[in-house]
Formats: sequence, C-alpha cells, structure tokens
Amino acid sequence: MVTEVQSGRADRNADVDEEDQEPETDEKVRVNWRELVRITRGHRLPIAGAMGLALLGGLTGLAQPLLATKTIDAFSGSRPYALLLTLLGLVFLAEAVITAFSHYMLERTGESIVLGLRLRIVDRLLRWPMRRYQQHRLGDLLTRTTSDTTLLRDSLAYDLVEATVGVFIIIGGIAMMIWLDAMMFLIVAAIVGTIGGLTMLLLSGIRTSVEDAQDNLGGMSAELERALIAIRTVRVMRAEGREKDRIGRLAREAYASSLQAVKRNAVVNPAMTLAVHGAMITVLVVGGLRVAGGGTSLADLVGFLLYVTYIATPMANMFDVFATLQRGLAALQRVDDITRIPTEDEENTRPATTRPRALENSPDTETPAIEFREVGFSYEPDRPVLREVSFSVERNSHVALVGPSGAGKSTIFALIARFHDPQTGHILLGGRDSTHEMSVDECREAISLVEQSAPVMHGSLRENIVYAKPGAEAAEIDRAVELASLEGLVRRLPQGLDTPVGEHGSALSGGEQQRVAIARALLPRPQLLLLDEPTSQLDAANEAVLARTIEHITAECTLLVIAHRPSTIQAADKTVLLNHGRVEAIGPYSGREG
Ligand SMILES: Nc1ncnc2c1ncn2[C@@H]1O[C@H](COP(=O)(O)OP(=O)(O)OP(=O)(O)O)[C@@H](O)[C@H]1O
Repeated sequence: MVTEVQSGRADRNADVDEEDQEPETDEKVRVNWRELVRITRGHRLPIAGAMGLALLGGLTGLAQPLLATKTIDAFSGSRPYALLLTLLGLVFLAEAVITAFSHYMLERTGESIVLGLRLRIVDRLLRWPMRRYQQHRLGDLLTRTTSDTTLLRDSLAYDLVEATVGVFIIIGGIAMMIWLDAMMFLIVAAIVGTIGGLTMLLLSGIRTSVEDAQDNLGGMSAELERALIAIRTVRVMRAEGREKDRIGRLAREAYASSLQAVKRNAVVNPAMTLAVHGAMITVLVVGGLRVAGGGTSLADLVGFLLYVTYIATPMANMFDVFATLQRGLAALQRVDDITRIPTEDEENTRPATTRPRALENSPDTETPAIEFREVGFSYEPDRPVLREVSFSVERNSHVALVGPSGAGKSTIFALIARFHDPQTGHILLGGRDSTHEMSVDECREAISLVEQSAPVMHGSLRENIVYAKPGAEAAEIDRAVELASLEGLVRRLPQGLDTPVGEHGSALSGGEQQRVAIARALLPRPQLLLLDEPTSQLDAANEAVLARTIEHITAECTLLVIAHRPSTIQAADKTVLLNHGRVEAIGPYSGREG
C-alpha cells in the first residue's frame, strides 16, 4: 500500500509541476455573433419553422403592392376589380395571421434559449471549485444570472424576429423594386446605403458601453449585498450614508455607461427617417419627372413608392437589430465569462484508480478513519499554510484539533472535504488516498461538516435537518434531533419541526443554530464528522448541551473537532496541536492546548 501511495505521490508532484507552469489566467475570450448563433443549437427546428412562416408572411406582404398596382390599373382602365380587391383583403388578413404566429414562435424560442442558458449558469455556478468563489462577487454573479440573461433574451427574441422577417421582406422588396425600375432603385440604394453605413459605424460602440454598464450594475449589486448582509453593523456604525454613497457611485457609473449606449442608439431613428424620407422625396421628384416624360407609368411609380415604404420599417428595424445585437453580445460576453470556468468535476478528471471501498464495509478496523501523511498546502504560491502535517484519527475516536488562530485548522477541514487538494503528501480516507483513488463525491459521501458559522437556511427546521437526505424517515429525523440535543427546542416551537427558522436561521439562538447544523450533518450517518466548535461564549446550560451532543456523536461516528473549549478538549481521546501550519504535539490533553 505504501509503495502504491508513494508512486501516487510522484505522479502528483509531476502534476503540481505541470500546474505551476500553467497559471490560472482566465483569459477573456471575446464572443462574437457565431456564439450567439451557437446558443440557438437545439432550437433550430422551431426557428426554421418560424422562419418558413415569416417567409410566407413576407411573400403575402410583398404581393400587396403588386395587387394594389393591378387594382389601380383595373380601376383606371374601367375593368372589373372586385375580385382583385377581395384578393387584396384576403392577402392582408393572411399576412396578419401568419406574421403573428411566426412572431410568437420566435419569441417563445428566444425565451426557451434563455431558460436553458439560466439553468446552465445556475448548474455551473453551484459546481465551481471553491477557490473560484473568492475571485467573483456574489452580487455580480446574481446580476449575470438575472439581468444579463434578460438582456440577452430581449436581444435574442427581438433580433431573431426582426432579422428573420426583415431580411425576407427587404430582399423581396429590393427584387420587386429592381424589377419595376432598376435605375430608381440604384438612387434609393445609394441614399439608404450611405446613411445606414454611417449609422452602423456609430452603433458598433454600443457593445462596450453596455458591457461597462452591466459590469457596474454587477458591482452595485455586490456592494448592496455586502451592506445588507452586514446591515446590523452598518446601522450601529451609522454608515448608511457612506454605504449609500458607495453604492450610488456604482449606480451613477452604470448610468453614465448606459447613457453612452443611449446616445448612440438615439441616432437610429433620425438616421432612418432621413434615409427613408430622402429616398421617398428623390423617388417622387425623379419618378414624377419620368412619368411626365413618359419614361414610366403612374402605376409603376405608385408600386415603387409602396415598396419603398414597405421595406422602410424592416430597414429601420435592421439598424435596431444591429444595436440590440451589440447589447446581446455584451450580455453574452458576461455570461460566457462565468460559464467558461471549468467546474470542480471538469477539473478533477483524474479517474479513481480502483473502486473505493465503503468505509463501513472495510474489514480492516485498524485502518484510521482519516490520516494525514506529510501534507503540505498553500492557497497562494510561497505562502505555505500547512507544512508536513501528519496525524491520524482512529475509527470511532474523538480527536480535538487545537491551535492558535491562523494555525491552519480550518484548512485541514477544507482539504478533507476536498475543497482543495494538497500540493504535497497524502490524505487517506479509510485507508485510501482521497486525492488519487477517490472521486470528490465519494470523499464527501463519507464525511459531514459542521462549520463554525453553521449556515441555517431559510425554510422550516425540518427542511434544514433533512437537507442531505430529503427522503429521511421520521425515525431517522428523531434520532438526529436527539443526537443534537434539539428535543427541547422542537417541543417549545409552536409548529415543532415545521416551524420556519427565518432568513439565515434568525429565529434561533447561536447555540441552537449550531445544533441544527449538527443534526443536519448527522442525519445521513457519516463515517466522519468534522465539527468546528463555536468560539463564542456559551452559557453554562448551552455549554453542557454541546458537551452532551459531542458525547452522543462520538458514540455514533468518528469525530474530528476544531476545539476551543477545555471541556471538548478534555473529552477527546487525542489532541493534535497545530501551530504555524505544523503539528507541534500529538497526545492526550495536557492543558497547554486551550
Ligand atoms: N481561502 C483562503 N485564501 C488565502 N488564504 C487563506 C484562505 N483561507 C485561509 N487562509 C490563510 O491560511 C491560514 C490558515 O487559515 P485557517 O483558516 O486554516 O486557520 P485556523 O487555524 O482555522 O484559524 P481560526 O481558528 O482563526 O479559524 C491563515 O493565514 C489564513 O489567512
């Protein structure tokens, strides 16, 4: 076994060297319209269907000026026109129905694309490696999940609809205009092309402004979240005004960036009005002269003008599409930046070398529940937090981890929970190298963790306790409640286990919150419980309850506790004294530890 472990260590060291050469840069990959098209994958059938309908709608629309021309011709030539007029009415109706349906289909597709994107963000955010959460602010992540995806939805739904329908109408309109009067079309194209080109140039800056605005919005949410989480401190320190100024500054920066985008966007409508009116007046003047000179008929001129007005709206929309596309790209960029980050599973691709052996089934009761062998770890290069840490926790024993603040006690828990992997040495869980022979899931299945600031979540007491095992039976819940000495609390609460505990468990005392977390941790019957004892002063009654709970736990499973109370240390079978990341002493309680 030792040889196996040692060869594993060599492998690991080789991996470390490799990782050292590959620092975590997270280079920003600039997304482009191709990515925007890529996210429509899986929705292409409804898009194609809606496009088909849009095409049909466009064709019925295109037929209208032609039918109108024919009707005018028939009317002025005193020929029967009733049939033509009925046909024109029917085509109008058909266009309305088909266009409405294709719009609905495309918008629905936009919504479902964004739904898929949101689910993907949530899934990935919940699976990041732990260190990644330190690199991002919570408020900003929430903004990316909500506000950016909404922006993207608006852009996608709008762009998909307008661009699809618009392209067909414009192409058809252009074809008809060329067919009616090619020379006049060239004049229109020159006017619209020049104004349009200049507008597009101006609009391309919108993306940066929107990205800046969304970044500032994310920053603002993060600052607001910081203030609301620490609201008691904010109020007692009378810092409301300062917080308002800080948050307000980011809000104003978001406003300034948005204003940049708005300014650029403001040119779209006047530019298009200018292009369309310019084209119409030119057509009227040039066309009028040609009708007077006999170069073209009045009906053809009316038809041509109708086509100019007909494509005017989709043309104007195309500029809007370009602007919203820039917005969509800015939002997609921010979404892409966080979904590109590999999840914990994607980082830990190394397969378990052998099937893990469930600790409880292990015939070898001599193997320690957990063993550290010369473990070295640092969060940042050149700042070692743990150095050659070696100790073991025997099965069904109670070991206290003690040492001054910053000694590395919580880091030991983080390594056992596989939030990070050691850079050197080995951690053996039930005799197996947890880093090399077990998957993250398998490691976490064997342990439970009660943090010092035990998070009690919004919901009922029951929901909190059954968190790790939602299908737990009443007897199992009762057992966990009893082990955590919570029977008294459950009896006292008006709705018993179904009483809501408030946001962050605010309806419970600190000691009760800790014991709820213990009950939650014990419910799935872990082999090893990692308990970070509260440092806060507990009154004698609460201290006695905690001591009793710890006694109960040791009868159930192996306990490794970060101990701050002499009573917890004294009750332990073994004490590991940690100082400056090194194990300074191991042995029974000596009085030195507290
Ligand atoms: N996520 C992190 N990133 C960078 N450094 C960290 C991180 N977490 C802890 N550290 C550093 O690692 C060292 C050990 O911290 P750790 O939390 O393990 O100590 P501790 O013994 O549990 O302290 P305490 O009793 O105060 O909780 C400290 O110097 C701390 O600043």
